[in-house]
Amino acid sequence: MIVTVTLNPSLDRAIEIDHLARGDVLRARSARLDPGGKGVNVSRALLANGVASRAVLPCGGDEGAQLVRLLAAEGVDLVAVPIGGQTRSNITLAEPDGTVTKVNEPGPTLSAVEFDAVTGQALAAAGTAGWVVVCGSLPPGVTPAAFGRLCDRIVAAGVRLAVDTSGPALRAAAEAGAHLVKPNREELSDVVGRPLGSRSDVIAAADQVRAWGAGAVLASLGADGAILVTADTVVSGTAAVTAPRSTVGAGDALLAGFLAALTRSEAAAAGATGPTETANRVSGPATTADTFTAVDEARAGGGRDGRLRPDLVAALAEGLAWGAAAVSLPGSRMPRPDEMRRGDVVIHPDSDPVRSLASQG
Ligand SMILES: O=P(O)(O)OC[C@@]1(O)O[C@H](CO)[C@@H](O)[C@@H]1O
Repeated sequence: MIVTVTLNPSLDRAIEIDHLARGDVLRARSARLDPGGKGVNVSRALLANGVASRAVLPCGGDEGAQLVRLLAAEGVDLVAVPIGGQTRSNITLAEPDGTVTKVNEPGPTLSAVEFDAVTGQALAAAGTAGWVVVCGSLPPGVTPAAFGRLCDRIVAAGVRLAVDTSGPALRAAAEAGAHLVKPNREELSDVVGRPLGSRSDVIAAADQVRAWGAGAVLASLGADGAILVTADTVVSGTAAVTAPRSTVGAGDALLAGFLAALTRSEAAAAGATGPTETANRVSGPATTADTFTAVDEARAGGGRDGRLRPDLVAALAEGLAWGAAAVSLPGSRMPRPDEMRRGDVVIHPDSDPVRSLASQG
């Protein structure tokens, strides 16, 4: 079971237009409404691929009720915490060449009582989880310090924590000892305070975030794929997308695919010894135990070579396949198994650190 927590979920309205012209009346080619928010998308992607997941999220107002209806219709296992404010709506404008313009509302203010209620539900759900995945922006009312305390409590509960957020909240998650953080290039650049023009820049930034306390960094790099940096491993890969439609949710699909594959390989390694959840329990933050199991063999080899960790290579490849499939789909629709093109994934176990990044963000 993978539990997701989305503090600022959304209704995602995706509108396909011919060309974004400021100040004009634009006629849409099509429109769709998806349940949204990064953790929500991770749960949706896992569900679409037969991986057990439970989504914890605050919901309020008519939009919140609609979000719950949409998620229930998809069959998402949901813990909706009622709040006084109104769940936000986010808008995506997608052009035929794959260019996406996104407008995200700030979201409703979460009171301290409401934040405590979400925290309580997250910790209750964490009791049966292999991972808790906390994703997305902080809603008004939740400070990075409060977010850090949520992360502390999840780590202290002995469950592995993955976080996809940005700015001071990302740093707080790392300092809490999150086992995995998944920034995109812009978020990683922002949190370390310098531009990232090459793979070595990304790896150095990831190591800085690891030095703050995170166990591993999975940096998503858009068209440049992704790089996974752990204590023992640096491995990167790409997945070609021939007809991009919407990048919205691609990072969420990447994270979901990565965790799904890791969970699967751990379950296989555990064999008949017991449920994955039991095998996944950890005794402390990422600073005291490496993020993932079975690192000793890699350590003995010295250096940081992705080939030494076939489980992580496989997880990165799976994440890249899910992320690329999401880019080929409209709006924030999450890919199904028949939509993955695993043959398009290329893994570079010996990451070429000085190679420049081709894409801008
Ligand atoms: O405003 P945040 O929380 O950073 O991001 C929210 C969001 O853009 O992220 C998802 C895609 O990753 C969308 O479903 C959603 O609209």
